[in-house]
Amino acid sequence: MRYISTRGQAPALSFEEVVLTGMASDGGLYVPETLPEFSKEELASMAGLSYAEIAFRVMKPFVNGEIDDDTFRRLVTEAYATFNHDAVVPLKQLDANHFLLEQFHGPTLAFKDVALQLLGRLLDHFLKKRGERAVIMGATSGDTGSAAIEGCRHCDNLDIFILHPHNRVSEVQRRQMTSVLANNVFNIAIEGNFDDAQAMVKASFANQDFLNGTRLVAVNSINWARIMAQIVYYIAAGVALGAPQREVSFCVPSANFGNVFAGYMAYKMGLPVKQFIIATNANDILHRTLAANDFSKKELAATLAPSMDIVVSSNFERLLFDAYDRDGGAVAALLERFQQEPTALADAPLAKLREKFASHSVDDATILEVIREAHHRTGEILDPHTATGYRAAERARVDTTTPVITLATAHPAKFAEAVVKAGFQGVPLPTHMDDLLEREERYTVLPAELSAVQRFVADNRR
Ligand SMILES: Cc1ncc(COP(=O)(O)O)c(C=O)c1O
Ligand SMILES: N[C@@H](CCOP(=O)(O)O)C(=O)O
Repeated sequence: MRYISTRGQAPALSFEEVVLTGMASDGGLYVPETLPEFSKEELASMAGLSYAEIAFRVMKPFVNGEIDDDTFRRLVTEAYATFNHDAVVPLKQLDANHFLLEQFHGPTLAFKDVALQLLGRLLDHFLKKRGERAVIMGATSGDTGSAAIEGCRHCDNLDIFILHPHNRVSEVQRRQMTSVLANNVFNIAIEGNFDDAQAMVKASFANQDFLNGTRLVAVNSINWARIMAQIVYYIAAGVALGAPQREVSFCVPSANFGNVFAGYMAYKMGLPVKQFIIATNANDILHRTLAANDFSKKELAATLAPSMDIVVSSNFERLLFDAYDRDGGAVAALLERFQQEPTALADAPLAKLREKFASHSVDDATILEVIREAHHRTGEILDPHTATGYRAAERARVDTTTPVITLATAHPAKFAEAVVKAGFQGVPLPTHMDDLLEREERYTVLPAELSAVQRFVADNRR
């Protein structure tokens, strides 16, 4: 299997190369040239297997023999042994046909752990094999950062630089990153928003001269391995609820679009999915695009679901590539226009997207209302991101007979502000984080200027 760019101009890469890269040299994102497909029998045979075994079977075709089976199985098994639930991402039934997929049982309490526990191990494996070192630059609106640090900090061949928007992540999120005092971990608080941070990371991939030849690696979902590992839980959840004999729908709190895009990949690989519902907070570009063909930037708003405070959504590009029948030139032209002015999708690709995707946007007042309502109905305290999904699943599902699985993307203890504003006392952190609020922190505040950030990275990498 080879990986090609969504903009059609960059060289195709192997799995190892794609894991060790970030963006494609033409500014696009890598996707598999062809997707593996699972037969009904293969899907049915996954029901009842351990999460690690399903993960091994789903990801093996992407790895393409570049890691031997025993080693890959070991990396996968070790990655998922770090979760504190046997099912890794357990399903919880809320009512007759609405389920939560709890994605917060990993070390940092958000869905990012699922992919980053594996990505850290893959990077370590490939870098050791090559005898190379690398620099990681990642942008976070709160969750990717700590999951990346937790997944990669034990790799001595990696220096990790994580950019978060200053004062725009929750206290728990910030401390999860900044209290890791390892000598290969650097947290940068950017005086700007997530889009500024992500733009600087992407610009650093586009021109890596500041690193004088050291390899730059991505931990954000621009890295294909992030998407690959996220495909697994869609298949695991689907077969647990009766796929391939019955269809399921998924409702996904969305922003950078890596999570729901992984679900779409699972569908293209054979999982029968009736509908994907995209839930957004007030930063509603994905909803505006699908509902009103308004593909335009609006000022980024700070909301009670801060991890979804994103306007420029990276992985939407991967979906556009598919919707535009893999015409890299058309995707490049559309995205260049999008950076300059309000734009719209062409009719045919939009119609194609609307066949499978629906969307709903949820403002802050509604997030609080949903947290209270869901607690009243189900006894669960939802985190504010999951709350957007809970409401969107109810409002945007095409029918109530197909089971809908809402992805519970984070643990409510990470978002005390929303939980307390909704009228609850707060949710305790798990015991391994008991003393998080007392731990020493270390981070550097920098202006949202590329040269300042690149100088910091160049000066501090080991
Ligand atoms: C808790 C949480 N929910 C939802 C999202 C949105 O996921 P995605 O960016 O993959 O669309 C994020 C981060 O992006 C997140 O951290
Ligand atoms: N919500 C994310 C933003 C970055 O998304 P990614 O999936 O591309 O890493 C975060 O919490 O950092």
